[in-house]
Amino acid sequence: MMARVITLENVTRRYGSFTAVDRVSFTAKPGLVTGFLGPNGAGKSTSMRIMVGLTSADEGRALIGGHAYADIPNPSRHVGVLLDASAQHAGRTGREILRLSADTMGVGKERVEAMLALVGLDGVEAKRRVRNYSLGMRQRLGIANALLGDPSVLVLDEPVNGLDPAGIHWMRGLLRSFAAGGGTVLLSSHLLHEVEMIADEMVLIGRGRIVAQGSKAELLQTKGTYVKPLETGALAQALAAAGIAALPSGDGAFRAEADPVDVGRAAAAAGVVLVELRPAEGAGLEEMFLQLTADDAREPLQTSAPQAPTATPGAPR
Ligand SMILES: Nc1ncnc2c1ncn2[C@@H]1O[C@H](COP(=O)(O)OP(=O)(O)OP(=O)(O)O)[C@@H](O)[C@H]1O
Repeated sequence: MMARVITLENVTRRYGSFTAVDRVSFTAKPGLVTGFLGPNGAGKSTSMRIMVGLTSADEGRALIGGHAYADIPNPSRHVGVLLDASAQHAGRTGREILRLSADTMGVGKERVEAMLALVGLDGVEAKRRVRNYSLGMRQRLGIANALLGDPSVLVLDEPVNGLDPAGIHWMRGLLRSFAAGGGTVLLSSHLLHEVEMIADEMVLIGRGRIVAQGSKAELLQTKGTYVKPLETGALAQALAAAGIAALPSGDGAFRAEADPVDVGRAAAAAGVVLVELRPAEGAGLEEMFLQLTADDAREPLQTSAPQAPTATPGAPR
């Protein structure tokens, strides 16, 4: 039985002068659901395509169970892949698509029926052409296809896209039980709360770079300070002068990377009046993510923006 860890080591992919994936390293371990989170265009799909050998890396390598995907014999029996749920053959029915896959993998017809039932596409849906499926139904079919070969690893690009809340809940149960059975799950999303609901571990990517990784608990916990001044600019200066990193937290407030005492001292030293000062609540991940998203919405020429945090709490190295 092959070990089931997904490992990326310094994976880099360029398109011309643009670096879509920049020295990305992380692991996704058996028994856990790992969420690969980042705004649109962050490099999630490119990284996942590299993992399953559909795109080549310019540098670094991606291994599954210690092997490059391309070197795994009959890979669908080990690694279930869902990359683009809309790419399935529109003119065929759900059942036909799975039967074709099953033939390629050497899997029996019973498994097709079992997977259709598992994803709730048995009955009339199995006989409908995929062009008439909703996005949620395509995702379910894509999951059925990924599970068809009874793999021990799942690589799923935006599997929750298009699912309604009940669908997300269902997906969560499915992926959690897969992981509980010792499987490895890596799923990408650009929606923080969806990943938060499903994943145990999170890897945050922005502009091709990993900006944070760790367990959900580690990433959600913040050790910083929420501080709201009377005058935003004055506090920003006071914190900068004291060498305390801070991110805007909306409404003129900041989340500062220091204890409340030190933030209070820095403000007092500069004569800045505070209207609120308290330990930050578990919004660190959310702020990091908003920051990433905001960075991407920004004009590339603007350089005075605060940098996205590069902390990697709980990172293995
Ligand atoms: N074949 C390609 N040629 C040129 N640029 C590409 C190619 N594939 C991806 N890119 C660029 O690489 C960057 C990362 O794209 P990627 O699809 O990996 O992001 P993503 O995180 O999956 O985003 P989304 O959430 O929108 O799917 C984007 O800027 C994209 O335009």
